Amino acid sequence: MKISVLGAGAIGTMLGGLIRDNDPSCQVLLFGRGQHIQTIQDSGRVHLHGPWPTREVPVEATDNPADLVGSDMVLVTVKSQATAEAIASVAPYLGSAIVVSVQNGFNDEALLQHVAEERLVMGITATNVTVPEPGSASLQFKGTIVVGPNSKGTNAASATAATKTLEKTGFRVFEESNVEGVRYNKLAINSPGYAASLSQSNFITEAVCHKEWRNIVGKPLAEECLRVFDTAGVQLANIPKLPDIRKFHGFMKKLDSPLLGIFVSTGAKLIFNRRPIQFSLYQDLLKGKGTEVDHTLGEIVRLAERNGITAPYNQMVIDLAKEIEARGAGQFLTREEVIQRFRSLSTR
Ligand SMILES: NC(=O)C1=CN([C@@H]2O[C@H](COP(=O)(O)OP(=O)(O)OC[C@H]3O[C@@H](n4cnc5c(N)ncnc54)[C@H](OP(=O)(O)O)[C@@H]3O)[C@@H](O)[C@H]2O)C=CC1
Ligand SMILES: CC(C)(CO)C(=O)C(=O)O
Repeated sequence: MKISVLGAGAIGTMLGGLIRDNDPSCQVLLFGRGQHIQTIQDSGRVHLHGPWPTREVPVEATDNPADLVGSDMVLVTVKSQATAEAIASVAPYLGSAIVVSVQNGFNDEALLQHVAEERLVMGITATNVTVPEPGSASLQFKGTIVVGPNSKGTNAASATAATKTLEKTGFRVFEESNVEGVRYNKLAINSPGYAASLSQSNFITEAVCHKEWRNIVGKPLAEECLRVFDTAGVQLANIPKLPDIRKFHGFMKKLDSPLLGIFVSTGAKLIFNRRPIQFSLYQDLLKGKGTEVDHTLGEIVRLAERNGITAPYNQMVIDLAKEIEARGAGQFLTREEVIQRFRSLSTR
């Protein structure tokens, strides 16, 4: 079986590498660009770091779209804003491959331009991966993967095939009939996570466990997401093994109780300071790359507008991310500056 990865950066390299490591009968091709792909191509291997001794996995790597010929499955792991260009570049070589999006954001339309509905499967992953140096990927948080059929069920067989293949990563993979609800839920969980990234704050210990941040930034963001989804009639579905945005909001509220707050933040510091979650938005801002925020939280803002309401808190995260992008690599705000900017929303 030939599995290709379209856009092998953090997520794609980890998924492809793990599949090849756990099932050497799979031929894995990492399609990408830049120094990362060059390094893997030169050595013929990728280094996978995680809660295991470093794994050196033989994989193929290329920047030539024609090399995708003969793929049985293509995992799409470019950032959302790169989806249209990336899928167009490989479209002539896709044959009858099943194409599986493992992205944040709603890229269905861009992918459907080049992939038949029956062969396109949408999904998300709640793992967290970085590229610490070219040629390697590091698992920061072992989460789950969720895929599912479209609302008409026309791609049900492809969704099941995608589940079976992704299980080779060793991550827990769930097939969910309301995958759209999972995808919205994921955007909503990412919303406060992105806000924490604006000031390089550890999501749990320095943001969620910080009372002012939680009350001025975190809770209003979660409440706004829920309001937008309720107004738009979006039926949320859980990301298995992770709290959904409603539960997460409830958790933030509980932290306001003094005793529980101290207990939880002490425990959280022990766990999350060791291997912090590094949101993909944070990784891009750190490197001075354009972020995906227009395609992720922008979806929430547009969903609000289509339903006659606004989403100023999510819009604020977008605006601040763009400000940091414009300032240059790693020029983050302080947590107090972020809180200040969000405070201005409540006084408008
Ligand atoms: N990283 C994470 O922990 C998580 C990420 N996600 C989601 O997964 C998706 C992928 O994220 P992530 O892996 O972090 O992203 P990365 O930026 O690390 O990887 C994407 C890769 O695709 C390359 N690329 C972009 N356009 C093209 C193109 N036209 N042709 C070939 N290669 C291209 C990029 O190159 P270049 O750098 O040159 O642009 C980059 O190497 C996103 O939707 C993200 O939100 C979801 C959960 C967790
Ligand atoms: C929340 C997280 C880290 C996945 O678990 C993510 O989606 C991201 O980094 O964008």
